[in-house]
Amino acid sequence: MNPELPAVPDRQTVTPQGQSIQSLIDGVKVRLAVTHPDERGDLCELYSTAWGFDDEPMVYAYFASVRPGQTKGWVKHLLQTDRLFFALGSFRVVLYDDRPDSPTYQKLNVLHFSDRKRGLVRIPAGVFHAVQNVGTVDACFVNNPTRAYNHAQPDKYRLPLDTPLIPFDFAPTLGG
Ligand SMILES: Cc1cn([C@H]2C[C@H](O)[C@@H](COP(=O)(O)OP(=O)(O)O[C@H]3O[C@@H](C)C(=O)[C@@H](O)[C@H]3O)O2)c(=O)[nH]c1=O
Repeated sequence: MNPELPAVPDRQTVTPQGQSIQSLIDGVKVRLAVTHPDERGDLCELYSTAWGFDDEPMVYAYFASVRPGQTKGWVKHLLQTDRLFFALGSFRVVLYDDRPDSPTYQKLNVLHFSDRKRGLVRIPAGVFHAVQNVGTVDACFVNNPTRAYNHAQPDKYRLPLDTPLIPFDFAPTLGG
């Protein structure tokens, strides 16, 4: 008799309440958004200091988009914390902790957002991040970083997406 194929069992990914069980990099926070639809359209709050999401002020904000098939990153900052709100389109957001003194040093997080699952992500300085458009239309986010952009000397440090220094492959997963 032929043996069964070596299929791999699924592991738990969410609680019965639908919460992700992925443990996050130290200092990374995720707040899923509430979208208010009515017959005229949607409304969704991006950020409020009243949420107690973090204790840093709103000082600057910008809008960015990622075209289908494109990925922005790997990027890290040394001074600012990013607070990215994923608003439109489908994103895969990958984080990598590059802080040797962090309890989660070299930990990777993979997060997903879409029009049906908007959310705010806090990304501390020293954490590499990349945002990939995994959809078919422009994907848009708003960043509300804790420091204004220094046009003359940007607080931004990059690695190529295919760097072997970060254990992640952006190639599309084939099914599974
Ligand atoms: C971030 C930023 C860029 N710029 C300019 C600089 C440049 O000419 C153009 C594009 O900038 P960048 O190449 O830095 O933008 P981009 O690569 O789209 O960067 C974005 O990538 C994702 C992953 C992030 O994490 C965000 O912080 C943001 O940096 O916009 C501003 O004028 N103000 C800003 O606040």
